[in-house]
Amino acid sequence: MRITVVCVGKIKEKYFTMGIEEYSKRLSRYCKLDIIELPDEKTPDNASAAEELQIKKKEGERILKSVKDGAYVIALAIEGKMLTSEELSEKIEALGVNGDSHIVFIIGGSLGLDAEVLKRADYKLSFSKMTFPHQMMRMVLLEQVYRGYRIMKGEPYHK
Ligand SMILES: C[S@@+](CC[C@H](N)C(=O)[O-])C[C@H]1O[C@@H](n2cnc3c(N)ncnc32)[C@H](O)[C@@H]1O
Repeated sequence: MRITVVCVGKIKEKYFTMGIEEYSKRLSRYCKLDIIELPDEKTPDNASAAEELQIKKKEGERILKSVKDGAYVIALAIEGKMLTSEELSEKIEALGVNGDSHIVFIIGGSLGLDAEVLKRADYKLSFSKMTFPHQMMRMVLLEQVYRGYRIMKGEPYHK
């Protein structure tokens, strides 16, 4: 199975880089993982609502360009559906029934995801009603996908 994580904005903190690298390495045993990091748009401190929409639109266009036709798209969105780790594991397993399946997870930038990206998404996944920074979200997502594979394979993993 191919898993692609499309994300907006760089990882600036070394501790996130280390966590992302560690879970990417662990995940490479189970799937072909690619991380596509797209540039974010500068947001002026006093940006108006219209300017913010424009920024999200530009970032959204970049995101959609990097999503291949036929991929199953899971957008990370606060207002999406919450799953247990076991349920996410089952979802990944079910999507993997076709050997060459491709899941694309999308993480937005600091302003979130454009409506067109949410429209393209096959599923909107929430990690809680709280807002997490995009850098942290990337690491948490990779950990949960890794956990999902461990659950699927019946392999031990600390609770
Ligand atoms: C800093 S957040 C954006 C916050 C923005 N105000 C919003 O409502 O989306 C950056 C990205 O991280 C992801 N994210 C943050 N918290 C999340 C959560 N609780 N569940 C799912 N995704 C989350 C989303 O993809 C979001 O676009």
